[in-house]
Amino acid sequence: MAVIDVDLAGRSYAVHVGRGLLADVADHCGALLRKTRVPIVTDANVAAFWREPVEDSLRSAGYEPRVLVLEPGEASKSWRVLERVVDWLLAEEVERGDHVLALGGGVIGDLTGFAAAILKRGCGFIQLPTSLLAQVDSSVGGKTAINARAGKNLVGAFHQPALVLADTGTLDTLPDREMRAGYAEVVKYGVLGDADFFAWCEANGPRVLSRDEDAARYAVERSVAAKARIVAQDERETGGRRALLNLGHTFGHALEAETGFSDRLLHGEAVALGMVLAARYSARIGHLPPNDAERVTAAVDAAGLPGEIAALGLDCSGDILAAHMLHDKKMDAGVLPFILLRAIGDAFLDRNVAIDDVAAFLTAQLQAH
Ligand SMILES: O=C(O)C(=O)C[C@@H](O)[C@H](O)[C@H](O)COP(=O)(O)O
Repeated sequence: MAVIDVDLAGRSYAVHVGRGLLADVADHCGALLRKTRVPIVTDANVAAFWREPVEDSLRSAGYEPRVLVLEPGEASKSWRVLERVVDWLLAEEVERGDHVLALGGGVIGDLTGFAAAILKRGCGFIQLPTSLLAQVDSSVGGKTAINARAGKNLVGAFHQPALVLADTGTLDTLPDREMRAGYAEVVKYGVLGDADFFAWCEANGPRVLSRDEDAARYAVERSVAAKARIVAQDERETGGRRALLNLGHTFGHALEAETGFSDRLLHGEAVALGMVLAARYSARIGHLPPNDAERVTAAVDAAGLPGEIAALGLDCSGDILAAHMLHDKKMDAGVLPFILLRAIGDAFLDRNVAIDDVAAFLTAQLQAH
């Protein structure tokens, strides 16, 4: 097992990465559990495989697990489901000093983390991420949120978990499409700041996607280490550094909004498309050699991820996608900064992008091929 620390002044926490962690959850979390009752939020898909080992571990250590099982899918990141989670935590008499366990992928982690952030003005929570996307990205760094009608993650809080247990054994039961979607966030770390890791992904992507044990663990560890470094430098995305983790997300969130946050386009798939668009747009305005944009597209294609927005069959224009982007949380005094590329491994924040030009670029992309 590897342990990676997220180093925050006075509030550091550990991310454990390894196989079999959930079966020993009581040992790993024990120091944080003050009461016999342990509240766990999960979804029906995850519960089918992972509820039992977690409950068994807790019961055999003398705890009494209490489980709330939600509908799987992005639609659960809503006011309605948030209210349900909060009411349930109140009924379970969760106190500020307690820790709620979030057992699942990005939706469960974001939603449960946000519920924990607002319950009695903040209680503790532990991330037990079971998807590749949650292990390499959303469980680390404390961004918690639900979606609003106006867009993705627009209501939320920075609320750090007390511990993250990334059990790579859970990837065995992850559907292939979810595995590919999570892999988009792995490739993202290479594209934004680590050309060597990008080259590693080009060579080893198929091993990760086929769940080769060493390759998958290495991908998770290296991704978590990259994220932990950036979060430690800029916890609340105020210094320009953490925003780089948002590479592909401004385009991606617009596509998610346009497809109604549905299974038509998973978050990781939207990020893959968004990375391709960010790379192509960077090349269009002369920041990035076109060959590098082609490498990003090729890496996305090779993983079986969507790389062409024309193929989505959207009935909209670039202006409509650009309008979605104006809800982005990075908006600053009416200006939307874009994360663009100078090279693979060298992302930067460009505050001088003309949104009309982005809209024209997107209209052309929607009609391409
Ligand atoms: O942790 C971050 O910072 C990120 O931007 C990572 C993203 O991959 C992640 O999807 C995040 O939740 C998106 O954040 P948002 O601020 O664009 O909602």
